[in-house]
Amino acid sequence: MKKTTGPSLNQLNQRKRNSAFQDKGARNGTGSHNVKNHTVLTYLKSAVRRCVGLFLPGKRKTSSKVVGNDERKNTDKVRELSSSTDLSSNNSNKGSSKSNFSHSYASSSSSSNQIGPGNFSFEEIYRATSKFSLDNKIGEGGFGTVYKGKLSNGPLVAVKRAKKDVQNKHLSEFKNEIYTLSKVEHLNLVRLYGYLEHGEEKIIVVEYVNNGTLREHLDGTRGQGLEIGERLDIAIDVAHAVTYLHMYTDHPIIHRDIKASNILITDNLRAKVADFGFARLAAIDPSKTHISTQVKGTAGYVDPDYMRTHHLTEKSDVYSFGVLLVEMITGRHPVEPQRQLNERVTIRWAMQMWKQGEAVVAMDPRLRRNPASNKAIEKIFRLAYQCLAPMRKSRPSMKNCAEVLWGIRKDFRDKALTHHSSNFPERNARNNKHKTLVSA
Ligand SMILES: Nc1ncnc2c1ncn2[C@@H]1O[C@H](COP(=O)(O)OP(=O)(O)OP(=O)(O)O)[C@@H](O)[C@H]1O
Repeated sequence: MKKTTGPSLNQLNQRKRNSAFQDKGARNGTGSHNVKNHTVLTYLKSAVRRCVGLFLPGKRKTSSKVVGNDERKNTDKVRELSSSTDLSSNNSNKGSSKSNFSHSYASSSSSSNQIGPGNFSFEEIYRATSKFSLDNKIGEGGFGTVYKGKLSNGPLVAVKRAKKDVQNKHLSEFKNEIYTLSKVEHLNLVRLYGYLEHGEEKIIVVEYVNNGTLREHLDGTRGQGLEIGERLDIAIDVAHAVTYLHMYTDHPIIHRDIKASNILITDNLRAKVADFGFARLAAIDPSKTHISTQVKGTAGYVDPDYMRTHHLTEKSDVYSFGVLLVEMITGRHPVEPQRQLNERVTIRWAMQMWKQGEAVVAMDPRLRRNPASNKAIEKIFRLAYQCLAPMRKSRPSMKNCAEVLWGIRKDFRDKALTHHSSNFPERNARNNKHKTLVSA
C-alpha cells in the first residue's frame, strides 16, 4: 500500500513555477494574475487565444494529428511541434479514405510511427486495440466507446473513441483543453497521453487503470467490497488529486464531473481520478445523465450554487466531492428512484439521518460496525455536510478536505488498533511476544 499520494506544497509550488503554462503566461503578461474570480471559461478562452497557432482547423491539409505530451516538453516551440506531430506529412495518411478508417489503415504504411506517450499514429492505435475489437472494449461513456490497448513499446492505454455526435461542437476549445490537461501529472490522476484525429475519427488516449471504477466496487460488481479504511484511503487520494488540479497553476483546473464512475481503482485499491476538464465535451452527448444547458455535470452531483449563478469555481468540485463522500459511506447512488420518497435523494436522506444522530443507519450495510468505524463515519458525514453547504463560500477548500480526512484516518487507525487489541488479547500477546523476540 503506497503511503505517499501527492506532492508536498513545496513541490506543488515548484511545479507551479516550472509550469510551461506559467512561462507562457509570463510571456503574455498574464502569469501573475490573481484568478480567484476567473471562471474556467475565461481561462479556456485565454488558452484558446494563446494556443491558436497550434490548432487552426482547415489551415493544414492533414487528416491525422496528435496533441499531447510532446508539446508539453517544448512549449516554446509549439508551432514547430504542431507541424512535427502532423503525421500526415510523412506517413500513410496521404490518400487515405476519410470515411473508412479500415481502408485508410490498409492503405497506410507505418514508416513514421513514433511510439511513446503523446506521439502515436492512428495506425498504432488501430493495431493496439486489435482494430477496435469488441474483445478490447472496456466501457461506454458520454464521449464514446472505450477500448483497452497496448502500444507496441509503450504502456497499456485506454483508448476513447468519440461517437459521431461529439465531432463538431467546441472542437478547437476542446483541443486546447487537451493541450493543457496533457501537462498535468499526479499519481492520483489518470494521465492523459494525447489526442488524435484521423479523418472523422477523434481519439483520446489515457493511462489504463486496471481495477474498475469506484462505483463498481461500491455496487459489489467488482472486488471483495471496500472496508472503511480502504474507502478513507480512496477519499484521500481523490482529495489530493483535486487539490492538485485546483492548485496546479494560477488558473485552477476545475474537474467539473467528480463522481464515483470517474474514480478508477488500482490493483492495490488506491484511486486515480479520470476525465478532469472533460465535462463540457461529454455534455454534448444528449444522454439523460447530463444536463445539456449551460450547466455541465452529472445529475445528483452538480453544485446548486453553480446551477443558480452559472458561475463555476473550485467549490463546485468541493460540492461534488461531498456527494461522493456520502456515496462512499452509504454505498448508494446519489439518486435512487426506486426507493421510497424520503430516501430517493441520498444526500438529503443521509444528512437527515446524521443530524438525528443515526449516522449508523445510513451506513452501507456491507460495512462492519464497530466503535472505530462508527466514529469515522460520523466524522466523514460532518465533512460531507460542510462540502454540501448551499453557498459556495461556506464550503471548505479541497486541501482542507484532504487534511480533515487525514485526521479521520489517523484516529480510525488508532482506534481500530485499540479495538483490535482489546478484542483479540491472545493474538495481541502473541504479536507482542514476537516483537520482543525480534528486537532481542
Ligand atoms: N483509463 C481507463 N482505464 C480503464 N478503464 C477505463 C478508463 N477510462 C474509462 N474506463 C472504462 O470505460 C467506462 C466508460 O468511461 P468514460 O469515461 O467514457 O465514461 P463514464 O465516465 O463512465 O461516463 P460519462 O462519460 O457519462 O461521464 C468506465 O466506466 C470504465 O469502466
